[in-house]
Amino acid sequence: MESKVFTGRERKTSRKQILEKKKALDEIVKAASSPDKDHLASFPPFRHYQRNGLSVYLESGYGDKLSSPVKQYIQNLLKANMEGPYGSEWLTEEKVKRREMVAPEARYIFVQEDLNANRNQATGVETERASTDVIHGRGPIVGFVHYRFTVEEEIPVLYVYELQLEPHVQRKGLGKFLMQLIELIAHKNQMGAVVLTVQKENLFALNFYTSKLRYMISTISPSRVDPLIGLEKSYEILCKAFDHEAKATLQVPGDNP
Ligand SMILES: CC(=O)SCCNC(=O)CCNC(=O)[C@H](O)C(C)(C)COP(=O)(O)OP(=O)(O)OC[C@H]1O[C@@H](n2cnc3c(N)ncnc32)[C@H](O)[C@@H]1OP(=O)(O)O
Repeated sequence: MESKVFTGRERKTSRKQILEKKKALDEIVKAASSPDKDHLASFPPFRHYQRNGLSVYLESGYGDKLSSPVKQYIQNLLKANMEGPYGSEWLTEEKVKRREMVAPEARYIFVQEDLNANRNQATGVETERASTDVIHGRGPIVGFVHYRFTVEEEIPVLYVYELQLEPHVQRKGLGKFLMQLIELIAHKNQMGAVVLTVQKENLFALNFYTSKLRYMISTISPSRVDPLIGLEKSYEILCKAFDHEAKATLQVPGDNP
């Protein structure tokens, strides 16, 4: 095969192109992550979810502006929901999640119960509830999404770090509703895909993302990078790509529905 020899000028051009692409990607991520941006503001119909006996409000949050009760709430819910799927890895993971929780780039959507509509409903998790006045005076938080804008394989992506709901609000369509909103936020902010990590032990979540929401195991998931490494790892990286470049980069050809 003939190999191409680059001239000095061609090498310079290609380096310039790489730097320009990196700069453009950084700008897209920076614009999406701007602290002045309330992502929920673009989607008023998603402020309130009222279905299947559930009535909740959504509010935006920021990793570096969480109050102490909200931080404690997040840690308690993570432990209640995730200690099982993580098994022996939990102690290490809990520390990682505690750090991730407060990063300035961490964005949140909090789900707050509508107290009037949900009065007398039993709660599922024994958590120290974040007080009602923590976020604009509505009812207690019953779940949250933690997401960020970042770059994977030169594709700007919205990475869902956590989607966590208390047991009593699970399986009522809320998870699907939140992920629909996340996809809209990703799209509106010029992301090429939504990416997330799921523990293999977490069968309901795996099924929820792959069967219900049509997420695919990504090319960046250990099992796709190298099947042997994949066997050693306890998680898969899933994605849903929106445009051609993101599909070609992050999704395995032939896996596409
Ligand atoms: C990136 C990550 O965060 S991975 C970790 C994910 N989080 C967790 O595992 C924490 C614990 N679990 C949860 O918080 C939630 O259950 C989630 C986020 C996994 C899913 O959210 P939910 O609100 O429970 O799911 P939702 O009600 O939207 O259900 C979606 C589908 O599951 C199915 N489903 C609903 N109820 C049931 C049930 N009782 N049994 C089996 N499947 C059900 C439905 O078919 C539904 O699809 P449909 O709308 O087409 O009918």
